[in-house]
Order: sequence, then structure tokens, then C-alpha cells
Amino acid sequence: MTILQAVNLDKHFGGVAAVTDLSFSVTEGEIYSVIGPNGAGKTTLFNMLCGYYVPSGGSITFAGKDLAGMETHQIAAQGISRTFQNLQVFYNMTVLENVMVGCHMRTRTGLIKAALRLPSVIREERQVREWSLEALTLCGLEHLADREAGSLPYGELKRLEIARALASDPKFLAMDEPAAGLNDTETVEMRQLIQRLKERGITILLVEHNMGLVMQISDRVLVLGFGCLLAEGTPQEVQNNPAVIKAYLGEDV
Ligand SMILES: Nc1ncnc2c1ncn2[C@@H]1O[C@H](COP(=O)(O)OP(=O)(O)OP(=O)(O)O)[C@@H](O)[C@H]1O
Repeated sequence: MTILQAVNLDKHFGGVAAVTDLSFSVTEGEIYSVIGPNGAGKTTLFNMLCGYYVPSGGSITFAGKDLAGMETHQIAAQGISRTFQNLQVFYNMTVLENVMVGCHMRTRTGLIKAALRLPSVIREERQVREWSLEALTLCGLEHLADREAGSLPYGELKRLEIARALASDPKFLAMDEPAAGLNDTETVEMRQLIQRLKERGITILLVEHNMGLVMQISDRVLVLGFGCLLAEGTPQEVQNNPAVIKAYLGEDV
């Protein structure tokens, strides 16, 4: 079943066409990767999916709902969560607190109720801790819950970012270069984590430069070139596609 569908998507910045007439669909439960050389339009596409950019044309629907005109928090409320290429971690807070911040989509407590410390607020806080610890466990970080986030090495910070994105209990997770800056061991851990997320039924859209990772874990791969769809298919299909080889190596095959 299709969970996300983009139809004739366009994005222009003045005279620059960053994404042109792009159509694709993501099937529920799959790992769908978007690759392409520098400047191909990956980040622009990612930002449109998450509501950071308004498309110049075309439509995006998620679970049958048109995302047009929705603010980022409204898109998040549909069940779409994202991670950032540049870490958005609160370094002075603990690991657990960082994830608890991500739970706000699932809670109902307002400022006044919280200030009054009503029993419902205390119950909800306990629930938030539980959800957060669950997300940390999934990301292999539960033993670091009380550590200050700023003391974590980069690979663990990247996984913390994912734990926070999971705290909102998303159906769909858009990941912006999760392996960027990771060493080989950390990349393997990241791959295993992404696979665990898929096993939990989360649909994943992955924008990633690490070809090894993309080819190992993706169900399907979309290749962009100059903002247009160059190819789409299984990792094996796109790797053998002459247009893709040409886009990456800059020569005819
Ligand atoms: N805010 C912007 N204003 C003007 N032009 C932009 C803007 N964002 C992107 N572009 C242009 O749109 C095109 C696509 O850029 P985009 O960043 O989406 O590519 P990318 O595939 O993510 O590249 P990279 O792999 O280097 O991150 C490029 O020509 C870029 O210069």
C-alpha cells in the first residue's frame, strides 16, 4: 500500500529549478532511499516532504491526505518524523530529557495543568519517561539515559537524534544523511538500527551519500539528477542503470 505519494513535484528558487516534475510513491514499510550527485535536489525534496519548503507545483499526499499548506508541526502530527543532518541536540540536557522533548506530540498537558502538578500530569510524565526509555532502548542508548548529551561521541549523538524522532511514535521517518561523519563501526550500528526501525513497521525515507549503506538496506532507490528522476528501482537495478552511472561518473558507458 502506498503511504506517501509525490505527483509532478516542482520547486524553483528564483530562476533555479531545484526539483522538476518529480513523481514517485513510497510503499508502507519499505526503506526508500533518495540518492544523486551534489546539487541534484535531495535536500530540497526532503524539505518539501517535511513542510520546510512549500512546493512551487505538484502535490504530496501522505496516507491519503494532501500535505499542501500544512505547517511542519501539522505534518509531524500526521505521523511523519525527521532527523537532521546537522544535529539538533540539547547538549546541556540529559540523553533521556532530549528524547522526552520529542514526546510532546503524544501528550496533552498544557502549561497551566503542568504548573498545578495535577495527578494527570504526573501520570503523563511517567508515561513520557517510559516512551522515551523505549526509544532509547531501540537505539541502544538506554544505559546512557542520565548522561549529559554533550558528553556523547558523535555516533551516539546521531542515534540520540533518531531516538528523539521516534519519541513521537511516527509511522514514517525521513532521515537526512544519518551516516554522514560516522566511522565504519558506527555506520554498521546505524545500518542495524535502521533495519530494526523497519522491522518495527516504520516506513523510512533515507537521503544518504554512503552508497554502501544505501545499497545494503534499501528496498528501492530513487536517483535524482538536476532535480529530475533519473532512475528508480531496486539497488541492483539502479546500480546497473547507464543513466545513473553516467550521472555519477560523468561519462557514457
Ligand atoms: N534556498 C535555496 N536558494 C537557492 N537555490 C537553492 C536553495 N536550495 C537549493 N538550491 C539549489 O537547488 C539545487 C538543488 O540543491 P539541493 O541542496 O536540494 O541538492 P542536494 O542534492 O541536496 O545536494 P547535496 O548533496 O550537495 O546536499 C542546487 O542547484 C542548489 O544550488
